[in-house]
Amino acid sequence: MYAVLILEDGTVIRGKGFGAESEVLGELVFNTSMTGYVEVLTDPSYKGQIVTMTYPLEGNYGVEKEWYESEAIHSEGFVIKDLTSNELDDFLKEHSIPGIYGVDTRYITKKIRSKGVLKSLLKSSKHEIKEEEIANLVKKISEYQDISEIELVSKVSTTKKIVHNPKNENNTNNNNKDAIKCVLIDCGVKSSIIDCLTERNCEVIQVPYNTTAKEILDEKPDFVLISNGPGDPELVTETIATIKQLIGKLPVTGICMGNQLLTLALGGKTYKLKFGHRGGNQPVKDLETGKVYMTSQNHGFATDYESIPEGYEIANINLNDDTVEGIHKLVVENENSTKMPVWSVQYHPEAGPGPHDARFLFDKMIEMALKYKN
Ligand SMILES: NC(=O)CC[C@H](N)C(=O)O
Repeated sequence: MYAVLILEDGTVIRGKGFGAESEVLGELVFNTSMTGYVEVLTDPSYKGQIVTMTYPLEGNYGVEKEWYESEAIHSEGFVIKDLTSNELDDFLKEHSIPGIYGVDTRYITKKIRSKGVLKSLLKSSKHEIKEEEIANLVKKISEYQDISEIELVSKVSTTKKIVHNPKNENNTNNNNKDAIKCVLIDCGVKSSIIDCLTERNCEVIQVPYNTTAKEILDEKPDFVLISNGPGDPELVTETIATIKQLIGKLPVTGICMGNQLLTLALGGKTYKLKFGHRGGNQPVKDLETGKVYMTSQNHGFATDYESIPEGYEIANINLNDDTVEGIHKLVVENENSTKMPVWSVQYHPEAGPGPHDARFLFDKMIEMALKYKN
């Protein structure tokens, strides 16, 4: 199959097509993970984006359902150097996603690093894509909206409540009877986040992104976790309004988009990074302990350092560029003078894919919920 990748700046890159025969638009981003193409493709946070991998061989170890981070591929298209298995080709076909291979992904990555993320078009076709057609495709890119103008969370969040029962095998410090209950606000959650909680004997009530604070409190959870999700956090106004009402009433935590939504709910600001952090080797420093973790990341927006609300602290920073990787306030007083913590991280403690260095954060969440239970 033929394929072409066209960038916003007019660069035309021809290669071979795989996956579905299709034409897609999206924000072109790069991911530096050496493994994990299945997890990356099925991570709902990649909705609206075409992903290129810096690692040159993709498909080496096939495709297994147990690695899926959700039911579907959410990335709009896939750009790789070498395609090394039919399974990856079939996987993209099955989900109607186009791919291009045989292209210089190092060149593409350097371009994104110098120019920032770029709107792009990926077209795969059984027929040769003629020179005359290119101008028309470039025009489609210029007419396509910026990711900050596209509301994506409603497209990937659950539309109904889902209950995930705790699993007992790794039961640590409480029994099934009084398992910790978490309401998970689903902005496009990865399944490994749910697994990290249920494996720790936590009951997870997954609710749509636009669930009201009252509906959440009626579930009588021990804590709330706001999930990861695609696009610009400023567009997720309903969730921001809900979070504002939850702070101080129970412990509130967040991961990635959850960190950004918490920042906005607290009156802070977020901004778009030039080319984002996507990969499995992002060094993060915990400012409380001085420890450094290798983390898994996938984000294009970040908390503005200067805008951290009064009383809140930066909990983590990224050692590559000093950006904020987490905020916290360990006690927030509510009207009954009960003190409830708020904390969130910009990185992905669940990994999926990536190093498990920060998985202990889920233990910390459960410990915190136990401490504040009742
Ligand atoms: N993984 C996420 O939750 C990503 C959050 C947000 N969409 C960003 O790109 O920054």
